[in-house]
Amino acid sequence: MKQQDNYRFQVNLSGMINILSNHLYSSPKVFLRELLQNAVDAVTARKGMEHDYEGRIHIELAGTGSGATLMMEDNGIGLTEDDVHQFLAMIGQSSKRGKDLIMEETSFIGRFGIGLLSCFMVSDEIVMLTQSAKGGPSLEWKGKPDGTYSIRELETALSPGTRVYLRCKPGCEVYYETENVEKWLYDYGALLPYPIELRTERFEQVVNPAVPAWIAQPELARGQRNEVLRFGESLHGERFGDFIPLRTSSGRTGGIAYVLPQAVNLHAKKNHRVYLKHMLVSDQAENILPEWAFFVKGVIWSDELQPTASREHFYENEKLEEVRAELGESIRAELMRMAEYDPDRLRHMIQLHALSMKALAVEDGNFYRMIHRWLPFESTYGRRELGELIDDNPNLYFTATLDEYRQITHVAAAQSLLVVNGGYIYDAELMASLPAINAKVRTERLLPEDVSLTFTDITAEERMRYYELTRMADAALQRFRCRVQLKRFKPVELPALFTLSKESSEFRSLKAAEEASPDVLSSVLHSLGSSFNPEAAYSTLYLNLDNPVVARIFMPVNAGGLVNTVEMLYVNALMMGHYPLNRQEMSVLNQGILRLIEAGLAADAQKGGGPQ
Ligand SMILES: Nc1ncnc2c1ncn2[C@@H]1O[C@H](COP(=O)(O)OP(=O)(O)OP(=O)(O)O)[C@@H](O)[C@H]1O
Repeated sequence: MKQQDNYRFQVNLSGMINILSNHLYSSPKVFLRELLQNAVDAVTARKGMEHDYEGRIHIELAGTGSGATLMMEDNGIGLTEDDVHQFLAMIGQSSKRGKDLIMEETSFIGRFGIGLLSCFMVSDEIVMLTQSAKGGPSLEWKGKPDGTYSIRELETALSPGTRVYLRCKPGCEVYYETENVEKWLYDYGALLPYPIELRTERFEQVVNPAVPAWIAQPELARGQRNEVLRFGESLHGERFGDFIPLRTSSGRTGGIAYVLPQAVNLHAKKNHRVYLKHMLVSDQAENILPEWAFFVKGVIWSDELQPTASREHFYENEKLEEVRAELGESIRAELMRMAEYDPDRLRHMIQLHALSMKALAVEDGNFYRMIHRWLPFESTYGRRELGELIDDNPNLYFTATLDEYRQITHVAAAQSLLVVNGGYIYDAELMASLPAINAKVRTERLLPEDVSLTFTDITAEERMRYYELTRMADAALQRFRCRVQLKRFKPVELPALFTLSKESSEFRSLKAAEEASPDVLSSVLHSLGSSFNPEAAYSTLYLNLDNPVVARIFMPVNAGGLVNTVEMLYVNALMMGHYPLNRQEMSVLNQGILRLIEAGLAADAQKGGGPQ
C-alpha cells in the first residue's frame, strides 16, 4: 500500500445493541424506568410549550406468559418525522441536550440517547405510535434489535403524545407480571408529581399516591412524624423509629434520613434511595452521604446531580462532593440541636449507633464536645458512658490496642485502676483528643509494662531461696518462648499473669498462621519467623508468690510437680487473656486435664471406693 488510505469505522449495530441493552444495566427491569423517564421528559417538554396542560402517564398490561404485552402512553410532546429519524434511529442522539454536551444541565432526565434500547432486553420489537404536539401526521415506528426500523404514516390522527408497545420475549415473562410491574412503577415513580395509571385485565388504579408536601420541604416533616415514618417503611420495606430532615442550602437536594432501628456494621452496604428529577436513580446509592452517616437510610431527591449512562450511580464530581458535605451538615446540625433540646432522643440514638457517632466525633471536635458524655466505652469498670467515667476520675488511662488491654485488664481491675479499652476503632483516637474538648480531663496511654511495674518485687533473700525453682520453671517454658518472673501482686487469687511485647505478639500470630497454613506457605512463614529478634520475641509469665497455689509449688518438697504445674499455669494465663492456644499449648492442657482426672480417680480408689 503506497499512499495513505482513509476508512470509516463500521459499526455492527446488532452487536452494539446487544452490549448496550444487556451489559449496561444491572437488571432488565430498568426498561420500565427508561420508558417512564421518556414519558416524564416528554411531559416536561410539552409543559414548556403549554403552561396549563396536565401531564398524564398510562400503562396497560394484557395477556399472560409469553403472550403478554405492555403499553406505555404519555400525553407529552411526541415526535415529528424529522425527530424520529434524528433521535430514534440514531443511537447516542438525544433531543434532550445541546449538541454534544452530555454534562450540560437541562430540565430533562435523559441525555445519552440510548435508554430506549433497554426495551430490547425484554422485547424483540419496539413499536412506537406518536403524534407531535407541534403538528404533522401521526406516525408508527417499528425498531428491531438487528438495527433495522420502519416508519409509516397512520391514517387516523392521534392526540399529541406517544405510545410504546412491547411484546414479551421468551424467558422474560416475569417482567410483564402485574405485581412486578406495579411494584417497579411505584419504586421508580413514587415521587413523580403526576399520576401513573396502571390498567390490567383485572383492575385500573393510580400506582403513586399524591406526593406529600414535606417531601419538597423536608423541614415540615417534623410535624408529620407518623406519616413520614410510614412513608419510609413503604419505600424501604423496614420499620423506622426516627428520622432527620435533609436539605442543602440551594434547596436543590433534600430528603429524609431514616435512622436505622438496629446497630449496623461500619462496612455494611449503604442503600440510600436517590431520586433525580422525581425519578428513582438508585436504591443502592453509596456515595450520597458522608462515610460516617452509616446509621441512616436516606430517601433523597435532587435535580442537580449527574447520573451515569446506566443511570444507577452518580458521577463522583465536585457537585456530588458539595451535596454530600451539605447533607452531612444537615444530619450533624440536627444531632447538635438534639444535644441541646432533646437529649433523651440523642442519647437513645447514641446507644444504638455509637460507632457512627464516634466516627463523626473523630472528624468534628464541636460535635464530640457536645455528645462526649454519652459515648460508651469499654473499661475495667465495665461498659460505661464517658460522662460516668469522667465523674469517677478525670484522669483517665487508656490502652491503644486490644492486646494491650487484655494484658492489663486483670491486674488493673484487681487494683481498681480505671483503664479504658482503646482497642476498638476510633476509641484510642477519641481518648487521646478528649482533653482538647474537655479541659477538666487528662488522659494518658498506658502500656502493659506500666501496670507490671506496680508489682512488688520479691526480696533479695527470696530471690536466693527460689533461684533454683525459678530457673526450673523458666526452663519449662523455654519451648513456648516465655520467661518466668516471680513477683507479688494483687489480687492474691490471680496465680499468674501473661504479658506479651509487640514483637512476641507478632511472633505468636506468625506461628498461629504457620500452623494453619498449607506446607508451602508454612515454610515461607517459618523463614519469616526465623528473622525475628529471638530476645524480643519472648513473652513473660509473672507468677504471684502471694497466691497460695504458687506459694505451694515453690516449696522445695514440691519440686517434682513444678514443671507440670507451671505449664498448666501458663496455659491457664493464656486462656484468661483470651489468647488462642497453639497445638503444643493445647496438648499441655489436654495432658493436664487427663492427669487431674487420673488423680481424682486414684484418690477415690484410695478412699476404698471405686466402682463395685
Ligand atoms: N415518549 C417519548 N416522547 C417523545 N420522545 C421520545 C419518547 N421516547 C423517546 N423519545 C425520543 O427518543 C430519543 C431517544 O430516547 P432514549 O430513551 O433512547 O434516550 P434519551 O432519553 O434521550 O437519553 P438516555 O439514554 O439518557 O435515556 C429521545 O431523546 C427522544 O427524543
